[in-house]
Amino acid sequence: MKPLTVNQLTVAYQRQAVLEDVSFSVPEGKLIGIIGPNGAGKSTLMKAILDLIPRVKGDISIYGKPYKQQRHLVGYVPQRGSVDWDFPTNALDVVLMGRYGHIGLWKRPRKEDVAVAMQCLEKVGMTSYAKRQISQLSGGQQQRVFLARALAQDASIYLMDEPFVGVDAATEKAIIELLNELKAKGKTVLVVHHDLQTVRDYFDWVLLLNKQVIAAGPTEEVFTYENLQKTYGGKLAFLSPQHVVR
Ligand SMILES: Nc1ncnc2c1ncn2[C@@H]1O[C@H](COP(=O)(O)OP(=O)(O)OP(=O)(O)O)[C@@H](O)[C@H]1O
Repeated sequence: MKPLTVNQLTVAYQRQAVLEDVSFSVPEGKLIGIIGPNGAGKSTLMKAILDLIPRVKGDISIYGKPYKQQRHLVGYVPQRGSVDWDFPTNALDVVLMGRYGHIGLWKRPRKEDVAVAMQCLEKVGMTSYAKRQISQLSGGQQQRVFLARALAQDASIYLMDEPFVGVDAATEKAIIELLNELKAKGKTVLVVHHDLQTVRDYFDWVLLLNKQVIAAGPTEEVFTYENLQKTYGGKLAFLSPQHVVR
């Protein structure tokens, strides 16, 4: 069964459709890039999958069932700008939030949950910041903490909204290694991504989106100059030939 199937999804804000008749399903155990220009509806698609916004029409299923029944299978790393960083909490507590599905909302975390959370912080190189207020971390460090939270959840599908924005080259490398580790464990990872030059290196599979699905499939079949032109219209920035499939 497919990890994620989206069928004829239409989403509108104030009656203006921002996603129109979007249908695709993704294979299991792949790194999947969601690619498209600003305003294409990429974040909206993630929010619709997470049931955070109403749909005009369409169905979405996670391993064959609605999100409501499968939320424990889905990990989400939000876009950094969308989070209220003044919320008074430290890095460890943020990561422990990823364990709520395991702990139960009203119970105190067990020792083993704290141990898992610490291991996840270690994986992203943030152990020494565990007790630091989240508002007192740099942007890239906050991003790492959110990745650790998703890891702590031990989900089957991960949705990540631009995890590489504002991080330095070392952090980008650390994140991509982590994504590859998740993939090696059979997890499915969907990543909203803007840097067209790294798409072929990073992703096995891509969804090209601009309000509608322009193309979806294995990167080496779908990530062509022609499809990119359809996706970006005249706004396609210069791309060297080695970065696209000919
Ligand atoms: N809460 C909202 N109310 C009204 N319009 C919205 C809202 N959120 C997003 N939109 C509009 O919906 C469209 C899609 O936005 P979305 O954030 O999904 O695009 P995106 O592909 O993620 O863009 P970006 O690459 O800039 O992050 C845009 O035209 C945006 O202005």
